[in-house]
Amino acid sequence: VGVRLAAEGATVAACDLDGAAARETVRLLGGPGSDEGAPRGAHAAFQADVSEAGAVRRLLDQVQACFSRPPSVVVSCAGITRDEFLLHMSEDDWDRVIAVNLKGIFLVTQAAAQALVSSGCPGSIINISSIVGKVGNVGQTNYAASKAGVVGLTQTAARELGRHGIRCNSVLPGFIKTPMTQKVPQKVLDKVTGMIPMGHMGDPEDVADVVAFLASEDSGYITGASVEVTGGLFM
Ligand SMILES: CCCCCCCCCCCCC[C@@H](O)CC(=O)SCCNC(=O)CCNC(=O)[C@H](O)C(C)(C)COP(=O)(O)OP(=O)(O)OC[C@H]1O[C@@H](n2cnc3c(N)ncnc32)[C@H](O)[C@@H]1OP(=O)(O)O
Ligand SMILES: NC(=O)c1ccc[n+]([C@@H]2O[C@H](COP(=O)([O-])OP(=O)(O)OC[C@H]3O[C@@H](n4cnc5c(N)ncnc54)[C@H](O)[C@@H]3O)[C@@H](O)[C@H]2O)c1
Repeated sequence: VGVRLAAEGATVAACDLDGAAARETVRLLGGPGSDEGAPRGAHAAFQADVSEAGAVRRLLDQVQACFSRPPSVVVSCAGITRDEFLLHMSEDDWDRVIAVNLKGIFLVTQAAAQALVSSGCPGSIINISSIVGKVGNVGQTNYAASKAGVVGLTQTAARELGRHGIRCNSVLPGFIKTPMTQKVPQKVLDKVTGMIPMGHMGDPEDVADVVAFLASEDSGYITGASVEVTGGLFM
């Protein structure tokens, strides 16, 4: 997503729980700002745990200090899985997935919206849900609930923030080739790939293309939408 947005001319603030991963993203962007506190206007890397309110507040403060304005586009990608059948799922596995996938998006969306509204700037907030939030999935009561919550949160934010010129949309990817899906048992991967009308898993670039569209003025009259990027899976 960062690479695609930079290719569209964006100056990117990449943030991750894993600061080294964020700095690697910035290196991919070819920016000098591969360390926190990068020169003004360069791409910059930040580290934060999005499930922590204080960390998110500090992140938005750091980004505004670095770029002299709130972010005009905010893409919440952070997410985890702790898959287990409902009958055996631990409270901790439930709590952690909800904390990162849903509360994390609440905290980032709220902090970004507060910064944009107080500065009178328009913006586009894009939250990454999942097709699992629409149809559920065996072994993912926690994850499915978190992703369904992302859609409801984003639709409500769209209703409240439209008057401020801030659009809020959800993207619902299907099976995409990333480290997250590498943990899925092969027999499940084989099963689901056969169910995808386009016959193959998607690539991160397929999601990034839709994010770039929702970030741009080409989607200027779209808010509250849920855009599925699934190869037709569960259409
Ligand atoms: C008829 C097949 C339909 C397959 C539909 C799959 C839909 C998946 C769509 C997801 C797209 C978006 C995903 C995206 O948001 C990113 C992710 O979330 S990636 C992670 C997705 N996670 C899963 O799909 C869960 C995978 N399953 C597991 O991790 C394990 O099975 C676990 C739940 C931890 C249980 O492990 P355990 O070792 O106790 O059991 P088994 O792995 O041996 O499984 C027992 C039987 O259950 C079947 N199974 C497991 N998961 C799924 C599943 N997601 N869908 C359907 N069936 C599943 C597994 O095949 C075994 O069946 P059998 O006994 O007949 O071999
Ligand atoms: N891969 C798929 O098939 C798929 C499908 C649908 C939705 N998604 C969603 O897409 C998003 C990106 O996932 P991915 O597939 O790239 O997985 P990934 O595991 O490769 O990336 C997730 C990133 O989130 C970061 N992260 C985890 N916890 C964090 C926290 N508390 N604070 C800040 N960062 C944190 C991780 O360090 C990692 O870099 C996730 O929200 C995921 O749920 C993925």
